[in-house]
Amino acid sequence: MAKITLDEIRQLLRVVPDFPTKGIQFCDIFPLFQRPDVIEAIIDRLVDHVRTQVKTPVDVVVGLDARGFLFGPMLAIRLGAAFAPVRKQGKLPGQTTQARYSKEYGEDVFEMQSDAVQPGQCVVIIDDLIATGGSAKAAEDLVKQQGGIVATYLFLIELPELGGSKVLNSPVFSLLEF
Ligand SMILES: O=P(O)(O)OC[C@H]1O[C@H](OP(=O)(O)OP(=O)(O)O)[C@H](O)[C@@H]1O
Ligand SMILES: Nc1ncnc2[nH]cnc12
Repeated sequence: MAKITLDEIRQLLRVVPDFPTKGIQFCDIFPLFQRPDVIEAIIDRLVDHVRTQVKTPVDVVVGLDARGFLFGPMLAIRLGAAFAPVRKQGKLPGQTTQARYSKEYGEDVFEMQSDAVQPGQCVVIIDDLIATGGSAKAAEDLVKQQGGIVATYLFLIELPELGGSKVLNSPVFSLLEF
């Protein structure tokens, strides 16, 4: 069967004006999930990227609340790595580390369980989309507070005009620019 192209993936995305607040052009990824073959192709491409570009075995895939949870565990299974969630404040039991951040449409606090990443572990951070980079940078801060090393960031979509990848301190791989 022919490989699903990036253009085919892009054409399935849906732009919703003024969501969740006025002036935001919201990029809706859920139409992709009506196509299991497309999701599989996305995961294949992310796995290929990690296998070719990350030279040390990945210990932990860290996914960001909430849409990073849709891709993170699938990627972790394929890489033979653990999965750890970064969640919005108040959702994770036990001891957590925290980081406050701003994103394209607001402010929030992220948390990660304190034992989710061990010192020296190789970490991949994944999310559906990078806009300003505020969310991803907060996740990087949490991983670093626990002594982890961010090998790469993975995003399905990048909004390049918001400059998000410039605020991050490890290589960024985005499947699509939008
Ligand atoms: O680069 P930034 O400006 O930080 O924006 C990107 C973040 O915004 C969205 O999440 P959102 O906080 O809306 O949460 P959700 O996944 O629960 O909808 C998106 O899934 C990223 O996590
Ligand atoms: N424009 C956008 N569309 C979807 N998710 C987002 N997260 C931050 N900005 C976004």
